[in-house]
Amino acid sequence: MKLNIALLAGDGIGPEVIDQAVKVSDAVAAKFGHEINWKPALTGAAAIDAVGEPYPDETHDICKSSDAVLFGAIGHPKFDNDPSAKVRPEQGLLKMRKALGLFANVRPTFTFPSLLDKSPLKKERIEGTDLVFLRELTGGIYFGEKGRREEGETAYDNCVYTRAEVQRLAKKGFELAMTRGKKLCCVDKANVLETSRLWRETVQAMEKDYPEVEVSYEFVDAVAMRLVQWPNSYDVLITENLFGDILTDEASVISGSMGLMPSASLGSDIGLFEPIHGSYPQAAGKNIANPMATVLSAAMMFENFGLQDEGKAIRDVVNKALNEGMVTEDLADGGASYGTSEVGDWLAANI
Ligand SMILES: NC(=O)c1ccc[n+]([C@@H]2O[C@H](COP(=O)([O-])OP(=O)(O)OC[C@H]3O[C@@H](n4cnc5c(N)ncnc54)[C@H](O)[C@@H]3O)[C@@H](O)[C@H]2O)c1
Ligand SMILES: CC(C)[C@H](C(=O)O)[C@@H](O)C(=O)O
Ligand SMILES: [Mg+2]
Repeated sequence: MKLNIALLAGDGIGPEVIDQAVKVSDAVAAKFGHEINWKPALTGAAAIDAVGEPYPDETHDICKSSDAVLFGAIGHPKFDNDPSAKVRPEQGLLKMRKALGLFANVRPTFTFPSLLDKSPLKKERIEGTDLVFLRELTGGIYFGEKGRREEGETAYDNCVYTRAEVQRLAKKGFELAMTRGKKLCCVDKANVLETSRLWRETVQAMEKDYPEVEVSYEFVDAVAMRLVQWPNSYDVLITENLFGDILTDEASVISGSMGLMPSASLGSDIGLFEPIHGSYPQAAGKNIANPMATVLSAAMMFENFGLQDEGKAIRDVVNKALNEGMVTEDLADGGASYGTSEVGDWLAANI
């Protein structure tokens, strides 16, 4: 297969982790007889510095003309520490998600056998965890009207959802549940929020189309607790944009590190594959960031093309690295650790 992949490295550790995902993907392509044409493009603070905006038209054109997008991370402290900045790296990510129609962000959480004993959570609680969040990605409070009034003394962010937006996300959730454990949890705050009541009502109306799926409705605050209390009781969780953002960072504690959490952002057209973590500015340029989240995002990319064996080859080599202690410092637990690029080289060499 010939694949054109837009490569958006971004900021901070983005370029470092992307380099490793490219090495590993190229090794997989060589092994299975594929050809990848990488098409680098600017995004985030790097794009603001270069051309004044975080998701330039040229980058959008490159994404649109590719088969998929592999994304690193964006964000820079000079913007994080300046609330008055009008142009921000994060706007680029949001604009890109909207422009590419990426309404469903698939964020899996699973445990790795060799890391079970290292988790701050008890082994018997997390063992066997295999759940997936479907985070709605192009609506809700992220995209509602926002602003200031009363001479800047009052701020507002509106949360808006349409029934159609909930339906298309929930449909993906039901379909995914049918291929897995046939359990779906709708995470909302329907005891307080009108948008959540629309979510609940919409999902309830869809239940009859999927009689085999056991559906539960849980409030987001309780899920925040149960997620770390009994993570292996969940299968597929669907939720709105902000709740999904927060709960998936929390879920990284179950797997063992933010540096292990991949994701796929999907719509009806091209897919974007990105770690859930950010640009981790404290680690930028130090060769210490864990590249596995980005490498596993590349595995999701291959699988989304229907290339299951290629995806499995990546998952197997990541497991092998974890078993053999070929890990960055976030997973070293005081033991030996390796650099970002050493881990990437090792993964590529062992494909
Ligand atoms: N998708 C994205 O591009 C994305 C996601 C989240 C945050 N951000 C941006 O990133 C910047 C930093 O945000 P933050 O510090 O809240 O979140 P972050 O995800 O960058 O880092 C939070 C913590 O997670 C750990 N971590 C993250 N990535 C890791 C990796 N690859 N290996 C090992 N440990 C890792 C580190 O302990 C780090 O301190 C901000 O500008 C924010 O807006 C971007
Ligand atoms: C950087 C930010 C806009 C982004 C989000 O909130 O979606 C990030 O936290 C993520 O999880 O991808
Ligand atoms: Mg986030």
